[in-house]
Amino acid sequence: MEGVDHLADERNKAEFDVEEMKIVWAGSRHAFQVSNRISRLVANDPIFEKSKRAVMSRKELFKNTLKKSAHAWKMINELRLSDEESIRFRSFMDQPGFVDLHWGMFVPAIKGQGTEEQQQKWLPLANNMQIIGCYAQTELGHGSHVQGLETTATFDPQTDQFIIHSPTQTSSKWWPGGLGKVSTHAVVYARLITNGKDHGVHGFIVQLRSLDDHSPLPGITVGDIGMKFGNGAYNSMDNGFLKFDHFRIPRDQMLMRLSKVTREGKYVASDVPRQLVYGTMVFVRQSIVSNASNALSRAVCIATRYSAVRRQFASQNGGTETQVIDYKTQQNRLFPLLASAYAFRFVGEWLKWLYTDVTQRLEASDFATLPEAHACTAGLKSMTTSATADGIEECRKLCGGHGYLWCSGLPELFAVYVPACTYEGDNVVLQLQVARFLMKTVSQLGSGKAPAGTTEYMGRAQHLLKCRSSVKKAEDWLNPGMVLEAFEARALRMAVSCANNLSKFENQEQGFSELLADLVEAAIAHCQLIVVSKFIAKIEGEIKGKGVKNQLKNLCYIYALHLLHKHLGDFLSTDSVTPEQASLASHQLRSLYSQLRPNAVALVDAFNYTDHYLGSVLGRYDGNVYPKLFEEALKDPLNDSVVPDGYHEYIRPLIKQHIRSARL
Ligand SMILES: CCCCCCCCCCCCCCCCCCCCC/C=C/C(=O)SCCNC(=O)CCNC(=O)[C@H](O)C(C)(C)COP(=O)(O)OP(=O)(O)OC[C@H]1O[C@@H](n2cnc3c(N)ncnc32)[C@H](O)[C@@H]1OP(=O)(O)O
Ligand SMILES: Cc1cc2nc3c(=O)[nH]c(=O)nc-3n(C[C@H](O)[C@H](O)[C@H](O)COP(=O)(O)OP(=O)(O)OC[C@H]3O[C@@H](n4cnc5c(N)ncnc54)[C@H](O)[C@@H]3O)c2cc1C
Repeated sequence: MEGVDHLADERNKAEFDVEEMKIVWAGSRHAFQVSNRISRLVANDPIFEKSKRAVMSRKELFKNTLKKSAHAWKMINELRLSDEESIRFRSFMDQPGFVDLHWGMFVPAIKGQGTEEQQQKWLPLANNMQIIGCYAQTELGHGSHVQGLETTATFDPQTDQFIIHSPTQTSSKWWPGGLGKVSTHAVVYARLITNGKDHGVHGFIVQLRSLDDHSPLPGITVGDIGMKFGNGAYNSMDNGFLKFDHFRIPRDQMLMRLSKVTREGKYVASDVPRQLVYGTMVFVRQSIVSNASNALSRAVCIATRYSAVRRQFASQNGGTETQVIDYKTQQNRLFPLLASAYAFRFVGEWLKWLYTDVTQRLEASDFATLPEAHACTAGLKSMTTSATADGIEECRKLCGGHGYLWCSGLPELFAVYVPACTYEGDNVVLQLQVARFLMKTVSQLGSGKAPAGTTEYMGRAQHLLKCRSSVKKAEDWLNPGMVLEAFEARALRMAVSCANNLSKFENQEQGFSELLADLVEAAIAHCQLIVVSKFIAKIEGEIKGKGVKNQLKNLCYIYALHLLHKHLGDFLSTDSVTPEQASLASHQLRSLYSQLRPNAVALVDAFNYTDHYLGSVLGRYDGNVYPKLFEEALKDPLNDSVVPDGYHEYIRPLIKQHIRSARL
């Protein structure tokens, strides 16, 4: 029935102020107002309609993305939207496209690695979209191993130019988004060679296509790398290939903030760490963590609302059938994901602060916190994207058969999201960066240099290596100090165990290779500790609104205790908890699920998502699922005719043959 709220009973059960929770979720009242207004602006504009993406051909989908981007840009300018509003606009458009790479990587690369002069020249062009850029780093042969890139940029002192060249097939750029069909320019990463000497990988601004007719410039071969996973999904993006044949650019198009090449061809390195050439990736990894909470919360919102609508089997005392959300197994799978969505939101907020802090320090030539910022962005990007990709798939299963329908919104969400485990650094490769950082920190314990920031707990090694958890009853697991101590002891003991095992090898690098799997586990334990500790910090701060803090506390302990349950092997083998304490944690977790249950639908309402953004029949705000599933089915092109195309060629002859043989 139209207009009826099928989830009204659920909403009436809520024990907290949903409007205040919306503000906590958004980050501030202002952020909530911006999101609320912009999401409705996008939802009400027919250009941003997205329900036909799965049945569009690749070319149609790509052109549709261009149309949406052009319309968005027109609106952004006409309405004079701020940067914050424009970013929300792009997010609610919900269609990956070249603009992500232009604004998300090309512009930041110039800002981070260009000199003042270069910024003055290129940023106005990019900011007005008079040029469109992408980030061309990965090659056919190398993505993770950036120092292994093969494209060369050789300085020619006679002409004061760099010659950009792809010497082998594997040196072709391969994957950059926006490169295949749209970008006029790229920041290209290539090995800098002056006077026959290789100075390693540097960034260069390279024009690829004519600004008059969009044709590739002579010496440039460029195109799209082909269809990717899923229908619709990330296929709206023109990930591309690019080959250079001795292509020349002026010397001043090398990004020279970190190091320079003089007119004479002399290479001058500045005193800033060369790793700042990777700065754009650090920026994007940080934004990917916030985005993980968006993607996971969408999936959880769909699965929670549908689990409240869906009924299976009569309850034990007869009467109406049971809502599937009331099954403890459903709660055990769904509620930790709901808690994770909130956890990733808060750790994303914290990481944004950390990133801003390190950026300000770098501007003042203080490089001390760079290794920690790198480890945190790499590790949290890895941990949150892996958990989110797995979580979206779990939400699909939580919706049973209907979750497999494209109109549930979950298959496309998964297909768009899952490459986040690979892009901006493969998740295993990134955890190994965290592991290196942890091994370094452990090796310096006792040297007088106290670990700081997220490794501060390692400075309490004497205590954490020996302590026994003092949990005695289930409610003790709601004590933040006891929860933190268990996570700190587990993370430290895993890191120290890896360090001890490493020390048994004569060759450290060989030892590191042998122990890779354990090192990744230790890195994940450290990252989980960060997320738990930032969630606890959040609930210990000021939070307004009736019952809001209470709900956040429940979510925080569900997040921590489900991790404890999931990684029980780690906690037991490191003696961080006893089997009895683990069983008390499970008991407490069940109690928390029961407390969360009446608030579940309201907790996902607090995300404040429009039906347009959710794009899911199962997750509709009004819960009116069944009639809408029929409506969606009838829209499928296969249902345009009653008798399908192909009947006369392929079905009728079969049936007739059968009838003939049956007559024989
Ligand atoms: C028109 C309408 C709309 C308009 C609207 C406008 C608004 C729109 C707004 C849109 C905004 C969008 C927001 C952004 C979203 C972006 C979308 C994202 C889409 C995805 C695109 C994907 C892009 C990519 O994938 S780019 C390529 C990424 N590649 C990688 O990540 C490669 C991974 N590999 C590496 O990073 C390194 O090589 C690594 C880390 C493996 C290092 O290997 P190594 O061999 O150890 O490295 P080495 O170079 O020798 O380093 C030694 C030393 O340095 C340390 N190190 C490494 N990296 C860093 C670093 N980044 N920072 C600091 N330190 C670093 C390393 O740890 C070593 O240290 P020591 O051990 O101490 O020596
Ligand atoms: C959708 C999408 C968009 C992208 N957009 C861009 C873009 O805009 N610009 C750009 O430059 N690039 C882009 N990329 C490329 C992306 O950054 C790389 O694919 C990514 O960094 C992984 O590198 P790789 O493909 O070389 O993986 P590989 O390193 O080849 O990984 C293969 C396997 O090897 C393992 N492995 C690799 N090294 C190690 C190691 N040292 N120890 C243990 N295991 C290891 C990995 O864990 C993985 O299981 C994009 C990729 C995708 C999928």
